[in-house]
Amino acid sequence: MSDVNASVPTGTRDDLRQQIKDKAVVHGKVTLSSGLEADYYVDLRRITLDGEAAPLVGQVLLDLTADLEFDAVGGLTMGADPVAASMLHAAAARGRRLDAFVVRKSAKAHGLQRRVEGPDIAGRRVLVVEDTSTTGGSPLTAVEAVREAGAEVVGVATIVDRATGAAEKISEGAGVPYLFAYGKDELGLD
Ligand SMILES: O=P(O)(O)OC[C@H]1O[C@H](OP(=O)(O)OP(=O)(O)O)[C@H](O)[C@@H]1O
Ligand SMILES: O=C(O)c1cc(=O)[nH]c(=O)[nH]1
Repeated sequence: MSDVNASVPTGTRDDLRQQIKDKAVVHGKVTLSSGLEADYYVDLRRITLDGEAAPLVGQVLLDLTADLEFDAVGGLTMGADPVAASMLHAAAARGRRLDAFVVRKSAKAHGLQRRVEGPDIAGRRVLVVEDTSTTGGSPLTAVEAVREAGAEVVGVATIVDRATGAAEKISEGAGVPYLFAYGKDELGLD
């Protein structure tokens, strides 16, 4: 049997936290997806598309979600896309088969006109992922789309939670567990 929960090298979680602090946290006035102003932005694309940090993302999120049963992972494009891909590769390295999917912001108008791209997820247990959560609106949209595609959502997982209401919105709106790898206090953003 494959060892799906093989432990990651010591320090991987701390290494990713440091990478996020060094590369993704940008201080300055920004407008968030909620429309509210904030004093910092966490640009996780600078992590999930970074050759050194991205491989750590898959390992940390696989460990974070080790108690959930799922065989496909994905979320709303584009923040979620490299998160799902990193998890797929980290799972493969552990001898575990994990598919990925991409939820389009709207269904494609030509071709097969799909909203959820990738291997079919109908009838499967899936994890919805995200890079950062502010309102939780993006993962909620993804949850609705994958349910419409016939999948069972077992949870929502994100790399960084900004403590701005996503946890409550997802628990109440989707009725599934919401997990995050790092809170803002752990990133020195309190
Ligand atoms: O919790 P929420 O309120 O949904 O906010 C967080 C979302 O905002 C960012 O994406 P953005 O909406 O900027 O779009 P993008 O992924 O296309 O860059 C980020 O990648 C999350 O997806
Ligand atoms: O609210 C957002 O749009 C948002 C906040 C943040 O810190 N990072 C991000 O990618 N999006």
